Amino acid sequence: MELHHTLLRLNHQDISPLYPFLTLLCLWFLFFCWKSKSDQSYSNEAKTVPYRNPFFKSTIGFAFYGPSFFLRLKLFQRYSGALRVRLVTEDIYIVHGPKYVTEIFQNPNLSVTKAYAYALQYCFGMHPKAAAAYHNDTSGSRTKPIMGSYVKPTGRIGYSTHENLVDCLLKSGLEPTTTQFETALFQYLQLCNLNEEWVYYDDIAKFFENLLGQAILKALFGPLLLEANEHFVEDLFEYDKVVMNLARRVPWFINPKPYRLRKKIVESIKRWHSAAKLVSDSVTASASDADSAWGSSIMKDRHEMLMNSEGQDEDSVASTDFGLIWASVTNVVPSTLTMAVHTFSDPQILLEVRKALEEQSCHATSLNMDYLEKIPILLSLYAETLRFGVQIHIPRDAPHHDVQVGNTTLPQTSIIFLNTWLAHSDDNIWNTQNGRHPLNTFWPYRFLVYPSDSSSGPCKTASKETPQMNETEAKFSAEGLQGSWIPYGSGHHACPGRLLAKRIMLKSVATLAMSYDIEILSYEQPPKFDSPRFGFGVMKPAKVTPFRIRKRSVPSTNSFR
Ligand code: HEM
Repeated sequence: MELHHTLLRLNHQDISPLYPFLTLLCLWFLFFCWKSKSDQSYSNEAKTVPYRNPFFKSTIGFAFYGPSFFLRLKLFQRYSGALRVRLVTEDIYIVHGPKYVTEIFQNPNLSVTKAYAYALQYCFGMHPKAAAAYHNDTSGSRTKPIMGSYVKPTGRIGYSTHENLVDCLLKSGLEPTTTQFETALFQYLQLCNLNEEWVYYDDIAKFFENLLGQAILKALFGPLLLEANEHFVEDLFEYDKVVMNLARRVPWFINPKPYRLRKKIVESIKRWHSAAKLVSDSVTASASDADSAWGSSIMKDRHEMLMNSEGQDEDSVASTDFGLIWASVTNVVPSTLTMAVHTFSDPQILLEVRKALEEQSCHATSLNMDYLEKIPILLSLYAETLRFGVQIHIPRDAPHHDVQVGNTTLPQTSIIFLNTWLAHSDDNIWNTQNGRHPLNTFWPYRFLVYPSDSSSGPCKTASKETPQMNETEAKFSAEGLQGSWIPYGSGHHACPGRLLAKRIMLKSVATLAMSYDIEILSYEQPPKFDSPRFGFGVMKPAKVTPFRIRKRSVPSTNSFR
């Protein structure tokens, strides 16, 4: 009995210092149980993606392991609708399924300005004071402000920049930019000094980045940007490799490289602005010289408009242009590369493309889009390239209204993401011909409908048109893919560069196929592709891929240059 009391006393003394800790642990446990319960409380709240770590929640998976996190999401009750993903800083909602994705794209109460504010600040180095102009603009980018917003007309920076981009890239700027791109592409190809002897290169990605990167930047922003900054293209693609660290907000003292590159590029853009201003302000400069110093009159207007916008200055306008420059190059270049690699690594496809190009272009003097758009295999390669490779989180925010997604309600101020990979790999929608062409592989014929083959076409459920008599040839089709093929987003905020991107991809691959031979010198044909920037861009070859190139020895009579 004595011994028992001694033991009790001893135990009591031993653990007494732990009391406060144990009490805290119990309280924390009770709070956690209550929180988890409240996460799933009402039936019209979106389900929460389960997580184990109560502090980080889903942050690590979402931000650092995108491909596996989204694969898990896809398997999570094979959902269609909205899921809540809890992050350290905020909750976000991922909306999936063609019906709901289409509804989000068409919802006039949603905006993208908040997402751009984050991107401008964290990725493109805009000072928080200037980024506040974007954060505060809750009026959306349509002519009519979102109902419930009371932003002064001068504060509508989202609307002004959107209108300018539409003019520059989709309306009056499209034709001249396309012509400038074509001219620059041929100039840079000439500079490669290619002839009928094979020339060997170490890295096909670098070759495309230099060739197309320069051609696109010159076409859009004029020659001064590159002239004032010798290594601009190299820096831009180097930055692109590390941009995810900025988006993840990894502090500079842990990883200084992205911050260093960001600063360098902003300085380069400011140098271009100064050089362009010098030309514009010069009394002897003609109007066309002034325009070409900026790339075009619309780019020049853009600069003036941004400089006169609330809270903006030379630094912040350089960051805004950095965003546009990055968007204009870093998706379309690797996409063109993906399309070219899949064309050149399959002899049958290359033969079909060349034959079709020769047939279509027999009366053409240049790469006319009307001709290229009539070539089903080229269009199918283009569409499959974007289905296969584009892995972007398309953002929306709901500044003034709740958003209904099926029977769930996303509360006002929610941040919503639509993920292109989820849409492009939905096996309820896409045709895989009973698994023979899985969605993680590139199938060049996926978008072709053959009248004699009822199992052809991109979509499982699309009603196949009854073939016309004597109709034997394949047709390109994207029927039934609304909300499922979304590489450029859709609706009012859809990528304003989409028409230019299509022209760049079709014209570049057609030019190479007509006038050059390319051999990919990798063990795997085609090489493997990887997702280094899941959520932020497109797939790239997983490894450095050597190749060789030469002018075609018997140039076709229709070879373009
Ligand atoms: C394969 C190439 C490309 C892909 C996959 C792509 C994809 C996208 C996507 C998904 C968005 C968001 C759309 C939305 O919110 O609904 C976007 C926005 C944007 N893209 Fe592209 N893009 C490409 C090429 C280009 C090019 C060539 C340019 C410029 C010349 C460009 C300029 C932009 C700009 C400026 C925005 C933001 C638009 C805004 O402020 O509202 N993109 N792009």
